[in-house]
Amino acid sequence: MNIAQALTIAGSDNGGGAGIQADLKTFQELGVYGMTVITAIAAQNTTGVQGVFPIDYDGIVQQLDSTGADFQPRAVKTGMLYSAEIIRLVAAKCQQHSWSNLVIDPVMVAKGGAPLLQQEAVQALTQDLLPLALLITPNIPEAELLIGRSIRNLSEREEAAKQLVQMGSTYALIKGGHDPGSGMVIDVLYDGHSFHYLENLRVMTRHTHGTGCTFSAAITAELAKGSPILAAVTTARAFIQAAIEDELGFGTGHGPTNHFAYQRRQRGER
Ligand SMILES: Nc1ncnc2c1ncn2[C@@H]1O[C@H](COP(=O)(O)OP(=O)(O)OP(=O)(O)O)[C@@H](O)[C@H]1O
Ligand SMILES: Cc1ncc(CO)c(N)n1
Repeated sequence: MNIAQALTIAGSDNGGGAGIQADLKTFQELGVYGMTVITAIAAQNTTGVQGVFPIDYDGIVQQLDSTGADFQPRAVKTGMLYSAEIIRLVAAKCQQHSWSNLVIDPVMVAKGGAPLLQQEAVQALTQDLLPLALLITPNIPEAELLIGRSIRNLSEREEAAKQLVQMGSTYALIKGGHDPGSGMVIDVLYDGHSFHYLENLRVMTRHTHGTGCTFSAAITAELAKGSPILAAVTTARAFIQAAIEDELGFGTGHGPTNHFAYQRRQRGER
């Protein structure tokens, strides 16, 4: 059996909707063998983040090296990296272990506003990690911090995606989840030459915890299976749309998305 391997370098969400838990569930649903390097443990639920506990630096070094010494991930994603020190370490280890197909989800702030990345780490993200990326997938506020200016409309989103490619990522995708209003939600992908628009109906729901993690994990899984970028992003967009639409309804706040939904639809189940 030829099963592709993928690695996620991210934080833990005990609630299971975001972070490494979301990544592993998504990898599994898309038929990819998932591995993890855990950078921090966040205590959280649908009402917010109650605590963040970074893993010892040496513990992260050893997880990266144990993985790199014996496994061959065909795609790697990063989520919550927390500090500049961890970002620089991850950049060095991606190079040392020759990991390609790197997808960066530049996780900065949780839905309720809790910081998941220290402020001074943004510079390390742009200088050390971004140039190694195949793809970076910021939401609008993350893209604003990365490029250092505000994004008010679609053309400014296009400009931001272009700038992120100039800053070193091969492709950039700016997600539209944070765009205010109803109607369509538009994600913009820039491939270095042209723009691709992923347009979907905005689901009116509060259950959007971990949408960014799940979406970037689905892209990573498809890349690990050998899909080209546009095909990977298109499948991942269908995966997250299904996961948001078929809501689980857990918790009193921002609940997790439904990682089962995409495959259930593929099998004709509802
Ligand atoms: N209400 C919604 N309806 C449909 N699609 C959505 C909705 N909210 C987000 N999405 C999609 O989910 C994906 C993640 O986008 P979003 O902008 O929410 O990421 P994020 O803020 O990084 O998520 P998080 O920080 O919660 O993990 C994108 O493809 C976006 O278009
Ligand atoms: C561990 C973790 N990573 C990412 C996010 C962003 O959704 C979160 N809430 N928790």
